[in-house]
Order: sequence, then structure tokens, then C-alpha cells
Amino acid sequence: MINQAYRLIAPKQIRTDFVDLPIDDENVVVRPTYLSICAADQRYYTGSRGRVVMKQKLPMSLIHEAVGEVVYDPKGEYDVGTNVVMIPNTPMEKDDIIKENYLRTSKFRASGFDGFMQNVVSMRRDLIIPFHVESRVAVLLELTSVVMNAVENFKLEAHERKDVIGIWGNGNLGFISALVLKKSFPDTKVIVFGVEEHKMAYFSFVDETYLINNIPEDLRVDHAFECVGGRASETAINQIIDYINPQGSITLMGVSEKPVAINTRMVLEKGLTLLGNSRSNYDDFKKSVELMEKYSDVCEYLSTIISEEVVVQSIEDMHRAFDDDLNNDFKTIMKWEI
Ligand SMILES: NC(=O)C1=CN([C@@H]2O[C@H](COP(=O)(O)OP(=O)(O)OC[C@H]3O[C@@H](n4cnc5c(N)ncnc54)[C@H](OP(=O)(O)O)[C@@H]3O)[C@@H](O)[C@H]2O)C=CC1
Ligand SMILES: O=C(CO)[C@H](O)[C@H](O)COP(=O)(O)O
Ligand SMILES: [Zn+2]
Repeated sequence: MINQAYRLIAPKQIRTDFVDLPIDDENVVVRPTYLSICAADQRYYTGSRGRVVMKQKLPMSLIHEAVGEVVYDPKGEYDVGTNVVMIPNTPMEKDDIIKENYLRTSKFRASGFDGFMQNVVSMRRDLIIPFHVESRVAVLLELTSVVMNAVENFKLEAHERKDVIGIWGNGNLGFISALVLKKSFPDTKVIVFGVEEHKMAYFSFVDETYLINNIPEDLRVDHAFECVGGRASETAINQIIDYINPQGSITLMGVSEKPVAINTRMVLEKGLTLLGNSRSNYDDFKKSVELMEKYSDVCEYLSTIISEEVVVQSIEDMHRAFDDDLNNDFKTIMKWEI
């Protein structure tokens, strides 16, 4: 079967490629319905990954945050029309110790192989999960699963005193991290730190918010989540080091193109633990689906960070979505009608 893949071939240039669609019993054909733009997609779209990496990765369909509906299942396990989330991490082997989203042999959609900007996607049967919430909110499942991965790691590695958790970064990742942490640790005080005052208004469910240039001198957190990324994560991580109690854990999630200089002398002096977190696996998605299906308020809060919904019926609409996204406070989603 011939399929259309909308591939980035150079910064801000998208081409329609006609590709063969693999169909066999191990795959289910899914038609994307909603796609959501991640900062990682923007780094490719705007070409800010640098020439060497761009050359290695392109041409490539973008987007790794997507839901869709089943259009064909050779084994008949899924009814046509079933809403499913598509898991972007594609493990090529099993490992008893290392999580599949960290295995160097795993492939990841829109990071070296085609993402979900396609007419239909042939998905491995073990990489789709049905859901029963609004699709336009369910499209945030991937980002939620990334937080689930990080919170699971935090539960395993951080000491048990969790009176105060600080989240640096009042954007998409910080918002969902705050939401999941409040549900996971209802007795813990969750404080969000950011730059823009107006974005703090979205964080009505957390205990306190502070602008980073107006933090009380004596404020302390037991643990912290860094949800900033880019060059700004250097400032954020060093500020966390200043405000965290000894032997606290710092959950690192922000992606930076360049190495980040941090105050390692104080990391040693306070006996801090740095936890690296990236992407997610099937179980993290399963927990995210259960979270959304169990708590209707979670879906309501998540819908507040959908800044714009762009109906995509042409390549021009795709460009508009990516261009608008650069100025949107939170998430830009695409209603996929091409
Ligand atoms: N580890 C993983 O698997 C994943 C990582 N990410 C990464 O996480 C990072 C954040 O993504 P996302 O939330 O979508 O991005 P956003 O831009 O939505 O959020 C970042 C937020 O941090 C704020 N900020 C900037 N500087 C500071 C600072 N010094 N202290 C506190 N807050 C600050 C920004 O404010 P302002 O906008 O006003 O500057 C913004 O609100 C990115 O690098 C992204 O690639 C995303 C998904 C998965
Ligand atoms: O956004 C993410 C997961 O949701 C990851 O940060 C992203 O996959 C990293 O990929 P790349 O190395 O291609 O930037
Ligand atoms: Zn992402």
C-alpha cells in the first residue's frame, strides 16, 4: 500500500514523499487524528540542532506526540475506529535491567526515523494503547508518559522526605510534572518557579509559585524537577542547587544543545543526586492513560494548556502550526485532516 509521509527536508521545508506501508500481522494501520508539537520537533523545524545533526536526521517526518484511530488490523484484534495512542519509542531488543527508552538500540519517532506526520502509520501491535477520553486531550499522553517515567525514577531514587518539591519551568513539561506530582504526592507542597508571571495563572492547583528573581532567601525544597531546557537550564539547575536541602534529588528533564555548566562543588558539598530522564515506555503510557481516565480534573487541567488547535488540510497548514507554536504560551496541536 502507498502512503504519504510529510517529511522535513531542510529547516522549514516540508515535502510529500510517497512511501510503501508495511502491512503484516504484527502491525496495525492507524490514521493519526491529533498531533502535538514538542520543543524537540521545533529544534528540527527551525534547524537549531546544527548542520551535522540535521544532515544525519533528515529527511524525516516530525512529531512524536500523537493519537489516532485504527483503520486496519489484519488480526482483527482492534475494531476499526478504535482510538489509540501511538508510542514513539520503538525497542529493538529486550533488557532485564535497562528500560527500553534508554536502550541505545531503541529507535524513536521523529528522531532518526519517520514520526507521525503521515496519512497513516503502520504501528507495531505492542506500541498502541486504546483510550477513552477526548482525543484532543489524549494527544498530551506522550508528554504525560515522559513525566510518568521521571516520577517513577524519582520514587525509586529519592529519599523519603518529600515535604516540598520545587519545579523549575512553568511551561508544558512543568505543568504536567506539577499535575502528576500533586496526584502522586497529595500531602507534598509543590512549588513552581518560572519567568513569566502570566503563565503562573495556569498553575492554580499547586501550592505556591515564584518568579525566579523573587524567591524568598530562606525558601528550601527537599527535591526538584528541572523542566526548562536550552541555555536557560544552566541558570535553573544552579538556582536549584542553591535552594535544595542536602541529599536532595534533582530530576533533570530539560534538553540542551550545548553542555551545561553546573556548580559541582555544591553538588558534592550537599551530597545531591542528579537524575537524568528521557522519553518513556509502554508502562509509562499505560499509567498515563489510567491517570486521564481516572481523574476528569486532570483532563480539564490539561485542556487549559492547549494554546491553539490548527486544522491541517495542507502543507501550508503544517507550516502555520509550527510558526504559531513559536509564539504560543503552551501546546499547539494539529487536528489531522490531510
Ligand atoms: N526529557 C524528555 O523526555 C523531554 C524533554 N523535554 C524538554 O523539556 C524542556 C521544556 O519543554 P517545554 O516545557 O515544552 O518548554 P516550555 O518553553 O513550554 O517551558 C520552559 C519554561 O521554563 C521557563 N524558564 C526559562 N528560564 C527559566 C529559569 N531559569 N527558571 C525557571 N523557569 C525558566 C520558560 O519561561 P519563558 O517561556 O517565559 O522563557 C518556560 O515557561 C525542553 O528542553 C524540551 O525539549 C520535553 C519533552 C520530553
Ligand atoms: O521530546 C522528547 C521526548 O518527548 C525528547 O526530548 C526527544 O525525543 C529528544 O530527541 P532528540 O534527541 O531528537 O532531540
Ligand atoms: Zn517530546
